[in-house]
Amino acid sequence: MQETVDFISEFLPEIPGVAIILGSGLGGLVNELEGQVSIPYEKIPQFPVSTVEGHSGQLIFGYLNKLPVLAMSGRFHYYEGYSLNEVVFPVRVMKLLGIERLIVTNAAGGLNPEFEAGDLMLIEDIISLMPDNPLRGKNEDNLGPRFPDMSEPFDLGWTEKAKNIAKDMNIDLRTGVYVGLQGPKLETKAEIRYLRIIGGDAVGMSTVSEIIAAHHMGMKVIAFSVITNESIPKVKKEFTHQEVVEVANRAGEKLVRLVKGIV
Ligand SMILES: O=P(O)(O)O[C@@H]1C[C@H](O)[C@@H](CO)O1
Ligand code: HPA
Repeated sequence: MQETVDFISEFLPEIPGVAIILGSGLGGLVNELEGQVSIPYEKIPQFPVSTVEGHSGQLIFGYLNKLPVLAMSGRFHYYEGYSLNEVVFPVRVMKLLGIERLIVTNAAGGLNPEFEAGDLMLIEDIISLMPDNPLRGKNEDNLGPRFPDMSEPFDLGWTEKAKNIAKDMNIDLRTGVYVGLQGPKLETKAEIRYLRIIGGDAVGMSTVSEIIAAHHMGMKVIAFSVITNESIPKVKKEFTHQEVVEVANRAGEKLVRLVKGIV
């Protein structure tokens, strides 16, 4: 990690105040960054390389409303074959670079019957159904405690502010619980009923491990889902990843405005 931190530090004009992980199709935020410095993942020592369509694979430093931020354009998913330790590696590096705040975004299926494709959801809690945990193994005590409390994974002051900013911007912001599954298969109807029964409002294949790792290190975290599809569609139709990316691109525009406001 130190090798990676030293390498990235050379490119940063200053320590970013916020890191932002851009989910599928949410790359529009990149166009808002001024004074960009981009570092392709394949140039960064020890960094994994992104393989999913809609994830371009670079770390981008830039100024959003004059605040220095570091955007991760392209994230790593467990279903790509990475271990959860690899999935959260960039988050740990961000913290070691001195970044204290993290905004996580994703594209997700809506489990809550009141949600529609194109809605934005503030994630208020998570359920990790990943088959592993990024904290398994020897604990690095300099990163965080062996048994981190997870009763409040998100920064409450920040989430309250986000709700108010959304209201001021006339952005309808849903709230709910995000369930993280390993993927890459989509859910069966019975699994969807189960996920709803256990308290899920949205389901996806990322985010939960990043939040666990960031909270472990004491970062202030906030997270959003773009609801790209209804998990049990009102009309019978097949799920396509292309559609996820398209809806995320369209609805992502609202999220870009909101994230800019929050920053
Ligand atoms: O990185 P995110 O969570 O936005 O990507 C979502 C989840 C899967 O990678 C994929 C499924 O369509 O999009
Ligand atoms: N399920 C899992 N992951 C997803 C979905 C979904 O319905 N939509 C976007 N990512």
